[in-house]
Amino acid sequence: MADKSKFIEFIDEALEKSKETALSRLFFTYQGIPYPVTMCTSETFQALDTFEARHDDIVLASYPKCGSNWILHIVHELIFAVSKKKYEYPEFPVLECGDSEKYQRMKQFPSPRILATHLHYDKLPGSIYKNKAKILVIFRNPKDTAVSFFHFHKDVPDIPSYGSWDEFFRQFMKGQVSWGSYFDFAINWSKHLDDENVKFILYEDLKENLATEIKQIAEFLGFSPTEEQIQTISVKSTFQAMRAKSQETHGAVGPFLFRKGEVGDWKNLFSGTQNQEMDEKFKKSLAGTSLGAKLKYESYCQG
Ligand SMILES: Nc1ncnc2c1ncn2[C@@H]1O[C@H](COP(=O)(O)OS(=O)(=O)O)[C@@H](OP(=O)(O)O)[C@H]1O
Repeated sequence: MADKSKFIEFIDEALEKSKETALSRLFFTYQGIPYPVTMCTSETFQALDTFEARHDDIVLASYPKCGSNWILHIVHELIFAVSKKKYEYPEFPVLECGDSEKYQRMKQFPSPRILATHLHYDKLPGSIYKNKAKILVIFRNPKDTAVSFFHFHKDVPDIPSYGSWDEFFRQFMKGQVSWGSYFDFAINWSKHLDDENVKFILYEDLKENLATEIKQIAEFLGFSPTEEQIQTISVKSTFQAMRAKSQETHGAVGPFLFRKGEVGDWKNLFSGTQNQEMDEKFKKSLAGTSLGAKLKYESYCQG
């Protein structure tokens, strides 16, 4: 990847802060949603309201652990393939993370700017919709998402762990984890998946057919890579390829972030009761919605 020093610098700083932060003090609440004090501040959220999006910004929206670093890498590779310019990371790419001055600095960045975010639809600055930036919304089945999230806390030495999987599961179901509830995030976005500048992407589809999905992402963004370029990007975007480079791209946290990259890992942790609880939650909140169908819950979360 491009010079990611800012990227790694930000992650390392957050890890340093995490060392001194107990789980009970990890979160602060802003407009009803918990965020980690190690990555977000209320000053930055206030400043975010003034952020002016551009028509050619590329927004990558996802709940944590649904594959945002994967899409970030793919979009970066597509930009490189079509423009021969390496995408630079002058700021940590998650829009809501960092100091409150970052939006001023971002005014100077060349287009296209890539803006990753875990914010719910209604928490993003209105200029993203007003100026019709292109938005890729990435989803992953909620059971694997929860398992990935649990492991991230458990495995990264400097991030506070939950006492047990059962404890994490309880908090996840209540939405008392970083960036709040998966289900609220999904319900919020579900009404906007057919909006003009929005493209829905499913983690499990990427796993199943990476080259086809990359091609569709390129089309949506208005890029025209060759077949050969698509194949090259596919090879560079497999889990194995990205994990092998993860220390270089993401620093010390890399190998923990690129942990397993599989579909169905939830079967190793979910108890029968937890399965039932999540199946019921899914049924109540998303079954019957178009997003509910798009997530292919029966294929990936049952049986
Ligand atoms: N190329 C590729 N193929 C398959 N899976 C991949 C890939 N890249 C990232 N991942 C998996 O995505 C999970 C991390 O998600 P995010 O990048 O969204 O994490 S974060 O919220 O930004 O911290 C995390 O999932 P788990 O392995 O299940 O923990 C990563 O391994």
